[in-house]
Amino acid sequence: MLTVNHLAKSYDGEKKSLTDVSFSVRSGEVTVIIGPSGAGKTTILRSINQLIRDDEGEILFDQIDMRQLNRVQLRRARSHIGMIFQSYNLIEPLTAIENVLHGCLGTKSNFAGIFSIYNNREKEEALKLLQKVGLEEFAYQQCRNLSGGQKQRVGIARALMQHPKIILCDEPIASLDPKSTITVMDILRGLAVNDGISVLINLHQVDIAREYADHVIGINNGQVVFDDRTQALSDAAITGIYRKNANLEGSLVHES
Ligand SMILES: Nc1ncnc2c1ncn2[C@@H]1O[C@H](COP(=O)(O)OP(=O)(O)OP(=O)(O)O)[C@@H](O)[C@H]1O
Repeated sequence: MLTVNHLAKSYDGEKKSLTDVSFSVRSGEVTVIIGPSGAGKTTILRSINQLIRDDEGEILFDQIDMRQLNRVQLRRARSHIGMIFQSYNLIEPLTAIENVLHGCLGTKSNFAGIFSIYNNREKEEALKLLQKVGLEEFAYQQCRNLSGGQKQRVGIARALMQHPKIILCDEPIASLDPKSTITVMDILRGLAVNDGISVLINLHQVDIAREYADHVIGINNGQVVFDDRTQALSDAAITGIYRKNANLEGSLVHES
């Protein structure tokens, strides 16, 4: 459902942040990207929905190359791609349900969007999604009064409001305590297993990747150095992914 081919990116025109990155994400699976700080994980994720424009390569989302789309086509394609951020990216003074409703802005006219005009069906759906993530009783609370874990669950409900085919999660648990981490990861895994949504997650926590991923991509220094099912993520493979200049010393890429 998502295939990245030969993706390359340089922010300054000199140093390459990504060099020839290729991998695929399967439908209804949790795919986790791990790798050292600065390896290029966020750059990959933000390239997929073209929040940053990459220099070379192909990003095939349902067979359509995201890099070739015009502004209108890109907006339409993005409406099927949910995004979850480490810092939640909620509008803190608004209520949980108002934030969730913002998930369907991509499908609205500019007028309806600017004036936040939502119909009853959308409001009912937003409430159902808050129920799905266990937050119905917080629907009318301002997000600034919610805990980090609760905020992230609002972020997930907002992404679901888009009816996404894939959800991209950039370090979704980096700011959370262990209990909230489990809650959020269980929800994300449930979306893949029960709802058939593909979930692509950047993570620093290898133990969580091992527990929740179906497939793992290891990135080091802008290159894919591991690409295999989670069962193949041995201690040696992890050491390889995190070693300095792994890609210069020999790749550990396993194509399954
Ligand atoms: N806006 C930017 N301008 C210039 N260089 C950037 C920019 N964003 C990222 N980089 C560089 O690109 C490389 C990859 O960064 P990226 O944030 O994608 O890595 P990461 O694996 O997500 O790191 P972390 O795990 O610390 O979030 C790094 O060398 C980083 O310094």
